[in-house]
Amino acid sequence: MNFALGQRWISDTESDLGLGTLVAIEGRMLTVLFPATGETRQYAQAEAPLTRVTFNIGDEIKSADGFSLLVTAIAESHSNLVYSGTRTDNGEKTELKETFLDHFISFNKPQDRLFAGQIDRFDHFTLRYQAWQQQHRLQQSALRGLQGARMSLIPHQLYIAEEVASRHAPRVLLADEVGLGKTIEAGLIIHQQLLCGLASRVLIVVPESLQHQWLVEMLRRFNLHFSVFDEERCQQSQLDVSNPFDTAQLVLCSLEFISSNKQWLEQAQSSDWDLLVVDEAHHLAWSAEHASKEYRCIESLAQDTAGVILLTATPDQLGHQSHFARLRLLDPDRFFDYQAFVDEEQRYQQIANTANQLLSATALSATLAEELRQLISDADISTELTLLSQSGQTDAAAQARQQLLAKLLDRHGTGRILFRNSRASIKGFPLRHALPVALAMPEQYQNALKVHHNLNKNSPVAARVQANLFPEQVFQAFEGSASQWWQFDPRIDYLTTLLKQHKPAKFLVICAAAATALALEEALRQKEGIRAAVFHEGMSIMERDKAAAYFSQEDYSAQVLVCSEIGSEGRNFQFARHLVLFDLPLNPDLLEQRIGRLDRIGQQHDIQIHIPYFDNSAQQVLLNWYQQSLNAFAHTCQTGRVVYEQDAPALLALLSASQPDTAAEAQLITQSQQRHQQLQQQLEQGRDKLLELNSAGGERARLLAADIAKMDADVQLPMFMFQAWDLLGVNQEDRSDTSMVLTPAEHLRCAYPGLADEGVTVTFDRNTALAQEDIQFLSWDHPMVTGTLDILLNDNLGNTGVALLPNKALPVGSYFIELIYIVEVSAPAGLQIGRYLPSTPVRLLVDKTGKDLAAKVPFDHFNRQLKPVGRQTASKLVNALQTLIHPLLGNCETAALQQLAELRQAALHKMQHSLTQEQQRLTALRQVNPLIRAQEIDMLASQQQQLTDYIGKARLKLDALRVIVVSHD
Ligand SMILES: Nc1ncnc2c1ncn2[C@@H]1O[C@H](COP(=O)(O)OP(=O)(O)OP(=O)(O)O)[C@@H](O)[C@H]1O
Repeated sequence: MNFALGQRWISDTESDLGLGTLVAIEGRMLTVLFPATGETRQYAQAEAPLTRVTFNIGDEIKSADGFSLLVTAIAESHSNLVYSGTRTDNGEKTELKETFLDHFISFNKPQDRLFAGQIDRFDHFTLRYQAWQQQHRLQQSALRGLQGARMSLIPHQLYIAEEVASRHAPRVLLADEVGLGKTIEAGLIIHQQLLCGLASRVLIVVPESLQHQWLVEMLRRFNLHFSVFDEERCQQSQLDVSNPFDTAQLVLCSLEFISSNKQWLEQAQSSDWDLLVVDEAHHLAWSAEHASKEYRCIESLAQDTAGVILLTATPDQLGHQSHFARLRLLDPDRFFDYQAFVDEEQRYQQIANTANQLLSATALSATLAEELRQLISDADISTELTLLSQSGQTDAAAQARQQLLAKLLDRHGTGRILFRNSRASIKGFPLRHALPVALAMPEQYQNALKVHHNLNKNSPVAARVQANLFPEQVFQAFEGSASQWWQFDPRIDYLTTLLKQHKPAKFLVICAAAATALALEEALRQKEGIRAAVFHEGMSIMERDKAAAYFSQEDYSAQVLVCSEIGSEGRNFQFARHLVLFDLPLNPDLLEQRIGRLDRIGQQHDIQIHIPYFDNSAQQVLLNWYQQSLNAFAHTCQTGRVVYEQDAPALLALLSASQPDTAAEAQLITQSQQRHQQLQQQLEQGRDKLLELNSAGGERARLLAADIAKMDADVQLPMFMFQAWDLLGVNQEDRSDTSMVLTPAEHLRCAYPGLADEGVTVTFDRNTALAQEDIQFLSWDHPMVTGTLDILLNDNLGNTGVALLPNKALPVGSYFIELIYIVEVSAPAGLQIGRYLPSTPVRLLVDKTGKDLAAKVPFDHFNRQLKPVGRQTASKLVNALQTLIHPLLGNCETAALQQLAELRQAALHKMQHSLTQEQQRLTALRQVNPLIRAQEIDMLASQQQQLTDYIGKARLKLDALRVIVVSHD
């Protein structure tokens, strides 16, 4: 290297020092001053890690005085460069000696970095290109947001999530039976909408008792950090901001909190949400005469929020009218007349019949073909019908059958708004065994009830039923605190014996009232020293969560959790298999909710339902009614609510009587049983059959699960991450065959997402992640992985390179340049432009004549033949070739622009084809299926317009540049 005073050099190892000036040459030593930072460095001449900064004709350079110069000529004076050109601010022609260049220079563009000697390691260049390829693939992937949840791949859940999450502003009711994973489905939808940019602000409203569980589920399954908003948090934030709800993107609050304070509700309403999610939506009671405050609260939020997801396992729990009203929350234009809705439900039977025939028929009858033609009158289905009638069981016939079914359901099902899966359709659930045990009613209760009946002959039926079902409450009311019912109630001995017999098996005990739960805990503790946790509405949320946690731990924990009714909703206790129904609720949906705590996905054993009851009492009548009429213990009972509504007068009369009436009871049981069977049949053939066909997703659902399983098994992600960790400075140490501990290395290059100083354990294996929740489950959706892509692509890292190509067939010293351009397009995230025009890497491999060989020589193949070179050699090679390479860059840009035009064209075509098709489909469907909202169709048209504009504005950026020199070594 020829050194001369005044020359400008940049440090290869400390480029953040800025541009240095050579200020002294003494013997073999050099002194360089870096004016930007005021630092000085001394180097031995022979091995100084310095690169001379030289510019080229056409470059725009900045002077220390602040003006910029467009270089038109370069001369040398006393070994210093003198740039001549035009000032960009005033157009004057001027000269700029290199000594007076801007000291704060930093090189971001790959060509500047390369020529300034900032040459990255070989593997960094490779990794950067791979990161772009992955990003390109991910932006188009339909599985984005679905793969990364810590969950088993359950097809019906994935199907619902995929179906709903890809919609703009989805408005749906998720009504799977208890414990089939509605929370997971909602989480998947939220996750996907957030990752794809379709939503950014989400408000979740849940019963207070489920707040913590939701918080934890969102975090551990989806890596979503929600903030809990309650009185305290809102009061606190209000000191700093006018609307506390504007201070977080993902908010979780309780229905009790938001519906009971007008100010918070109004503020929540005026904050801008993309998605509103409401769990246990059966709490939103409504009738033509009266809308509950909870209903009105959610109604006001739903009016101003584009996407609304309601969840309930028991949509009819507060009556069919309330169910209708909740659908009205989702689409008020469509659901305005209750009677019309009821009539429409009747029609589902005909559609379900046709769907069933279509599914089961081996050959297509003329009648069935005609029915299908009438039901799908707006579309031409002749091809499918011909295929079905000709081909028997071929693949083509199966496909035609599926297409016809999809068209039928699209037009006549409720699938766009309501999803319901049942245990019957999902299968694989454990059995439920009812174990009723008759006990003699103690005298104390008999006497208390006698007195109660005498005193309350004219009191309302409900009060007398209550007394008969809960004699302990009557007794306690008479006796006051002087005596405790649990001292003599035989259910206590029964319970303690049961617990001791099965020790250490976990037992969930559910009773209706908090007072009963407290008394039971006391009884267990005092009588037998049995550790029980209690859970009731009188406790704070934190206390309840502690109790649930105390019960769920394996060691040193409670064998029993005694819950009041509040514990029967939403909670996950499927690690237990014993349920004690200390009393029975009067509402069949509540009974199902209670059993649903154990009968949930994840339950590994058959469930034992222990039911102590008093012989010859109202309790026995209710038990018999549930068991013999509805079979509600052994199976989920879909009809319970309706049967109850119809037979309530007779049932309540029996339950409120002072004496049993076995004849009337037998009659009621037969009557309810017949109703149940009839309704069951109707549901199976009608509404529910359709819902099931709509909701479970059939073949599509299975394919989704299979595709994700394939992605899970793919080694691309681990390979990519291992390289990224090595490069960025993250140590990896195996913890087991499928997990490893990551820790920051000393040379960690940046703040790495999710990596604490003490380390973090990660796995790429879904099963490991499911079994060990303290381990992070890495997928392409995980923030650590997306964060790694961001770091690699937003930094300069790997955007320059020099390599040798050992190839004797080529003249030694000949060279190539490899350029990676990126197609950049900025558009609002909600448009998901990446589906059509993702950030596409455009690669050119150009020889010295400017000929592009990229199409013939793919990256991987070429890369494998290359050899890395040391930094100094690389720098020398670049210096030697700089003047030859520089002019080639302009030609390359022209070639890349040509490719950009083609990519734009292809993206436009893809977008228009897909959106026009969807628009046409929805427009045609809207003629026959009013569940399709006009806004959805308008939205597609507006999107198409916007996307056309944005695709037209796509541009190119040179992202990385590598020089390859042929060698014969
Ligand atoms: N795909 C899955 N992988 C692993 N666990 C799951 C999956 N789906 C559901 N679960 C577990 O099964 C239980 C029931 O799921 P979830 O709470 O989502 O059901 P739900 O339908 O909302 O129940 P409920 O009707 O009681 O509110 C939970 O413990 C949940 O974590």
